[in-house]
Amino acid sequence: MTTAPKILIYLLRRDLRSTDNPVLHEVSRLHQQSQHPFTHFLPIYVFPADQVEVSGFLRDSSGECPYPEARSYVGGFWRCGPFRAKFLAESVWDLKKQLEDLGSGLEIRVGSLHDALRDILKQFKDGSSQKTDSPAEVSEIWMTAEEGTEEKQEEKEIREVAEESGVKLKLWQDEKYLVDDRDLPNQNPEDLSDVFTSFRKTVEPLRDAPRKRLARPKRGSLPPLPPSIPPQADPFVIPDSFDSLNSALQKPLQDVGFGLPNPPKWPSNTGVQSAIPFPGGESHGQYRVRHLLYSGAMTKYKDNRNGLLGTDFSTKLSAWLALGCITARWVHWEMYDFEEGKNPEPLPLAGTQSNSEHSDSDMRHAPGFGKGQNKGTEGVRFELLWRDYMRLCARKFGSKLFSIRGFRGDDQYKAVEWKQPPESDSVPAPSANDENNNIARKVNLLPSSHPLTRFLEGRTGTGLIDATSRELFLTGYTSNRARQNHASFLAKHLRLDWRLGAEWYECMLVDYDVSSNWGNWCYVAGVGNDPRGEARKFNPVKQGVDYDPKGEFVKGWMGELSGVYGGKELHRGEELMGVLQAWRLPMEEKKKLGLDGVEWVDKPLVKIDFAVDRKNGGGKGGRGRGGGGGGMRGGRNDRGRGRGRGNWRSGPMDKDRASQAGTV
Ligand SMILES: Cc1cc2nc3c(=O)[nH]c(=O)nc-3n(C[C@H](O)[C@H](O)[C@H](O)COP(=O)(O)OP(=O)(O)OC[C@H]3O[C@@H](n4cnc5c(N)ncnc54)[C@H](O)[C@@H]3O)c2cc1C
Repeated sequence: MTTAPKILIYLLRRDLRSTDNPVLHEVSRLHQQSQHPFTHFLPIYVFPADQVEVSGFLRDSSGECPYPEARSYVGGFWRCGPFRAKFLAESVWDLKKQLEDLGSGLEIRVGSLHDALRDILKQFKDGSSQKTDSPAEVSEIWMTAEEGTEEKQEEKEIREVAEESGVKLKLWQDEKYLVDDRDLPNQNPEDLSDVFTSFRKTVEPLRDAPRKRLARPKRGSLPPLPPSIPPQADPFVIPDSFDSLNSALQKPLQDVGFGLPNPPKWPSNTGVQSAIPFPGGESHGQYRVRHLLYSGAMTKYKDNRNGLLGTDFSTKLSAWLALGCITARWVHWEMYDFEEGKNPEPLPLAGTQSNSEHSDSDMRHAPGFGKGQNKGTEGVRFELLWRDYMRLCARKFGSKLFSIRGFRGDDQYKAVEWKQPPESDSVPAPSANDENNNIARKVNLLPSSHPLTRFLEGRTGTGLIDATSRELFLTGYTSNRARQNHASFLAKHLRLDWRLGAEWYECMLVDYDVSSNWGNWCYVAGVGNDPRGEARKFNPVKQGVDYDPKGEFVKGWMGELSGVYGGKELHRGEELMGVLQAWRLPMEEKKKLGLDGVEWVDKPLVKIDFAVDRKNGGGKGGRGRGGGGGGMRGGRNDRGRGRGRGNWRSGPMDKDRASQAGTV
């Protein structure tokens, strides 16, 4: 007679890592004791059917999926598009390897979390999958708490399932942020300041704020998996290789145009590359941090972070942070050791190969090594705090995050175009009293001339916006600077329902994070925590002049414009104006490029008058506020950067009749 296994279940969500993971740290600690509270450990990752489309896991591909399609509420987009699906699969697979290395493993499931858990608990109780004489006992379930209304609902449902089965549920605090919840000056979410700067002051100095990181458990230090594990319930089947896992996730997303009549195509004539070609998973995230330090990119972060093209202008850590493959405090301590002149420990390479030549290198010759905090590392800590803040806003404002009225909860935001679609538009206007306007799938029916379609496809006629739409669609990433302009354009120039943009980002972004995405969209749409709210409006032409002065970003993603003026290097002036708004190109140039008569060239959605202010000859920026901070990214520095770049004039002809006062 063998004794019944006592099992601890760990339901993983966005904590897909072995290092600096409080749950694994504790499991390993308990397992080292002479009296083991658990004989077996069962880590489980469930692909959640409401957020990730799971029909690709059906055993019989012609069978019916028991869950509705994972589509967004307002626009009916897939909630998790192909880039994030792949990054997620890589992260889950990497975690599986990490856990195997530690003496355990990872079971993958699909469905809703509570269905998956209920099924597993039932099968353990029935003993239907046991190799031992007595049924296994699940002693406890551990899971990390998250922000977001759906995530909170998930936690409630898991608690109900645990209670039904008489199993204790322990919710762990999420520790993937810079400042630990326990160290926040205001423990009541309601007390969070609505101004980021005020919040920041309460936790500064940032370099002293994070708690110590937790070491990765030692190899073989976790309890083993249970001797028998209940299989995935019908009608799904779990693939046994990374490739088949990824294919199961990608299969339903194969209508890659997502219903867009003219989805963007990769520009074959420009050589432009993805800014984030990195694979998911803890190992790759850690290598990325080492690369940034070794190469000097972290030290130079402050000077480069507003760049638009290339892999190293900003950290590109967001996707790993979003899934909890790495923690912000781990990044902090890596930078800290670097600043203090301490060479890093070699990284554990469980199962995945290095993607960086700098992984375990001697840092001694890296720029900034051993010279204390520099502007770059300080800047990264500052940005990481923005991520903390967005998460705390999500906690404070709950479902308001997803309402068209935003955090502010007033009616100042009016989505004009969407509520008054063109005559020819077959889409029924949403009902006025339905705040959520559930018009799922209707976006796919929009005509190609609809402003939303043109925006998503990168055919508005405003170069910076169109290049951003295309980069986002083709790579799953676009820079913070581009996102700010893009979101502002949709919300404030086109007056579309900003939630459509937020949902599109959820679908497209490889680094989608509920708090950072919806919080930033609220902010840019003027219904969030921007003290200037409605009044702040990015001028995408001025921003193009400031941040893409040679038009390289726009030309890179807009293959049609790559040959403008014979493909020569552009300089500020009329030439650049023609790239930033192609309607301004001379007729002769349009004809040469084959752009004469093209809708986005001849009929742009918005015309913005913006010209060189020759009289000023190198004086101040057109509107004093230059560069346009966008607030959420350290407005003070952005403003500094903008000043003196001027020589440009925003004219009174701005066709969208925006309030000029807040145009940046
Ligand atoms: C409309 C809009 C939507 C956004 N959606 C997301 C999203 O879904 N997921 C996401 O992680 N970020 C989002 N951001 C924030 C920001 O654009 C990205 O975090 C950043 O561009 C990622 O690139 P990076 O890692 O190179 O950033 P870096 O400039 O290197 O910054 C370092 C880290 O700081 C954090 N950070 C930087 N800026 C912000 C910010 N404004 N808000 C919150 N965290 C920040 C990120 O974790 C980032 O990885 C959004 C911004 C806007 C304007």
